[in-house]
Amino acid sequence: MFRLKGVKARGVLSITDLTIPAKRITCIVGESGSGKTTLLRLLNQLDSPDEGEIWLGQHLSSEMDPTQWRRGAVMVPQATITFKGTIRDNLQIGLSFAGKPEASNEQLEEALHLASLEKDMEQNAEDLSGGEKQRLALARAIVMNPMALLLDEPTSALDEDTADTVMQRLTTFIRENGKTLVMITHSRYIADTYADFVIEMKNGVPQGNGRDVE
Ligand SMILES: Nc1ncnc2c1ncn2[C@@H]1O[C@H](COP(=O)(O)OP(=O)(O)OP(=O)(O)O)[C@@H](O)[C@H]1O
Repeated sequence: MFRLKGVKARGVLSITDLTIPAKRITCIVGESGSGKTTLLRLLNQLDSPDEGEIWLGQHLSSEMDPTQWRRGAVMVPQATITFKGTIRDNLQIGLSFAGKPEASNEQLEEALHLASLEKDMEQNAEDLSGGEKQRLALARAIVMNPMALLLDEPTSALDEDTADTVMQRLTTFIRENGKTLVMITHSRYIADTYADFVIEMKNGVPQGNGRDVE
């Protein structure tokens, strides 16, 4: 899905050759400041590498329009954004920004279910709690229906049980629909339970170029 070769970025990241597999669940782990978010931002073309090349499938990042790239790989940052309006407005706005047609009620309900946010869609989104807003941002990304989801600590604001429900539903959806998930997590439990491939970052370097989980 993604390949990074000879990549250096921001004086922190140094990646010789890393392949992030398609249609699998990849967890990026490692201590604070080890370069996890920097790596995820490169995968979303939010940053460009100072050196080296990044591919999304057959496409080279330096040769592909970032907007087009981001239709294939949608990122949910750690500090999520909530827009003015209802939950429904917040779910549709990503599609609207991308110039795509609105999603059906059924699609919105499925996205809310996957994110474990069973709320009235007409409710004002700004009244949601921090953890609910985090799940709303995840549901908005699901509604976009990209090939790959890039999630920066998607369960950081959730209690353990809710985090587990979200991960169970999300990973089932990813596997059943042949999608790719790349997510940063500080939870060893989540990485051990859900990942097919783990990238452990240390001082900006992916240890052993990632490893398959048995
Ligand atoms: N825009 C930037 N310019 C320069 N240095 C940056 C920039 N953004 C991040 N860094 C530095 O790069 C290093 C890696 O940051 P990054 O956010 O990728 O770490 P992380 O592993 O995601 O950390 P955390 O788990 O705390 O979120 C840090 O030392 C950080 O200070």
